[in-house]
Amino acid sequence: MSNLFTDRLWKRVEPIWQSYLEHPFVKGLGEGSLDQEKFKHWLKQDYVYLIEYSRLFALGSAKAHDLKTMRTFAKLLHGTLDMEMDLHRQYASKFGITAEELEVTEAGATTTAYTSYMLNVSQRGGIENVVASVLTCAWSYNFIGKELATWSGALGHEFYGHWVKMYASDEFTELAEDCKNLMNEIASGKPERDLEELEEIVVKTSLFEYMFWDMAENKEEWPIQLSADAT
Ligand SMILES: Cc1ncc(CN)c(N)n1
Repeated sequence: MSNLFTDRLWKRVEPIWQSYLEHPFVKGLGEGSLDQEKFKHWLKQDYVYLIEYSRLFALGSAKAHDLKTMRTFAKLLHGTLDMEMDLHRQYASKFGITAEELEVTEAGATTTAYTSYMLNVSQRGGIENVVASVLTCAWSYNFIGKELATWSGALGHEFYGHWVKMYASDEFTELAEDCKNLMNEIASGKPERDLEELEEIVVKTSLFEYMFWDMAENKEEWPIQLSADAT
């Protein structure tokens, strides 16, 4: 029997992650039927989500105890800013949105809650909290990408195929594996009480992921819109 911490985590989060595949937004991506306005909403919110998420890698590097771990966080930071977010910039250009416009998107309620949660637990804990916070993001999108890649027509879809290809790619899989390996290394030898706390972070971020899909599906906005001169 494997005693990898990520196998234990998988047992806990699998039902939540399976529900992503039933979510109308994710199903629409895989079936190619997703409303492009909903996708545009996801794209803009995800861009600012990824900017905050990238800060976690910088924080992980600052909290690391050795150069090998610092390098892994630097690789994850580069992979997010320059590989994953390139996908967003390419899609944005199809919508006539520039990278500068993407960058100044106002984070919505779910984006703010999710990134604030990760930054908060990471700042108040050690490197293990940073790794537990970033894990779901990389691993669950890789899980979704690989699953959707098996759906008929998903990889070849003229608009969403690029999304599926990127999240199922060897490059993105390597980033997800880096996060899983870090988690297993850090969890090894930790007492049960600490492992339960890390598990809790992974479950919470998995629930936030579901909320993020909902946010995009519903094109969530703040409940009251303030005009620039009213603030
Ligand atoms: C909300 C969210 N979660 C995960 C990922 C994959 N890095 C993402 N782009 N956005």
